[in-house]
Amino acid sequence: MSPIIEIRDLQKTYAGGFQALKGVTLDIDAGEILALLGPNGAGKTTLISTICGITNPSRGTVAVDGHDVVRSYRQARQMIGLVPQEINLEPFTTVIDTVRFSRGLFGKPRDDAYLEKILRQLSLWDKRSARTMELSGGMKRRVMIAKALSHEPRILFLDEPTAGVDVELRKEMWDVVAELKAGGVTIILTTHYIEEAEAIADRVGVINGGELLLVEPKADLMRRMGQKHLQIELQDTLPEIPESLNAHDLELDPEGHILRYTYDTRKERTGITGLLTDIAAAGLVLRDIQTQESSLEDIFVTLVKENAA
Ligand SMILES: Nc1ncnc2c1ncn2[C@@H]1O[C@H](COP(=O)(O)OP(=O)(O)OP(=O)(O)O)[C@@H](O)[C@H]1O
Repeated sequence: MSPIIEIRDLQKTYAGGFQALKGVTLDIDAGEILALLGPNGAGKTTLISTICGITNPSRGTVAVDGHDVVRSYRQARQMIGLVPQEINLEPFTTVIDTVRFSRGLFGKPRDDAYLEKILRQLSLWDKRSARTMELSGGMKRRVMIAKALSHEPRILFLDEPTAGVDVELRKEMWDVVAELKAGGVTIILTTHYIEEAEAIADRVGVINGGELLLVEPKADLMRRMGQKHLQIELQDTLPEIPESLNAHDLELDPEGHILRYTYDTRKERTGITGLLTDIAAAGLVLRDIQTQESSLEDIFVTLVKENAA
């Protein structure tokens, strides 16, 4: 896949002197869902606003499908749909007029067949003649997405799409995002919720203090997350792992009295019982046993703490 967005050493210092972005470099591939995870004030909204050309960078560049977001603002912006954090809809305007108006703002000719397609995709077609004030919170959020898609962008930014919404609505949004991806849209979303990133992202970026601390495919993070370690402290030191224990995934520490066993918590069998039986059969005496696990949450907390130090 080729990158549709190329971000190079992006820095942003606000007028008051606060540096909200400290040199972010990132490629975003066409068709992927990237979740940007980070605590309050991390710089997520600043990053999105700068990519969308709403905020000017202090240093560095962003290119959207090859168009520089500052020098070729119109071409770059045309490719992007942005759903901001706050719902801002005209209460007395109907759903269909809301999206028609948004499309018009981008100078696109009227295309009711396209608008019907997106309203159907977002389960809003039946509500097209309702005034936005008559809609539920979930529907209003979907109208915000329809607005953002009205000019046929290839990239959609969702700034905290599920902040403060209940579990059911959150799942509904996740389904909407999955469907948009299936339709070929590249999606970048910001979130505070680790489980949201786990549920829908192809890649996860962790941002804190204006820096991108990590960007990794979610599958890799999940793999790390599903792994647990069993640390077995032995009474006596061992020169090497006994042959009778070769069937187990074991490591011996250099001092020879801690065996480390790695297993996958998502598998039906952890293999621990068999391991302990074999250890006893090998005549080894245990002093202590501990388990350690690394979750996305742990990785996140550690990274954020290290960054704050
Ligand atoms: N216009 C501005 N002028 C000065 N400082 C700003 C401005 N906008 C944002 N900031 C500061 O930049 C930092 C990053 O803000 P930003 O909104 O990008 O964070 P965020 O990760 O989106 O946070 P949240 O999750 O709370 O929305 C914050 O410390 C914020 O106070």
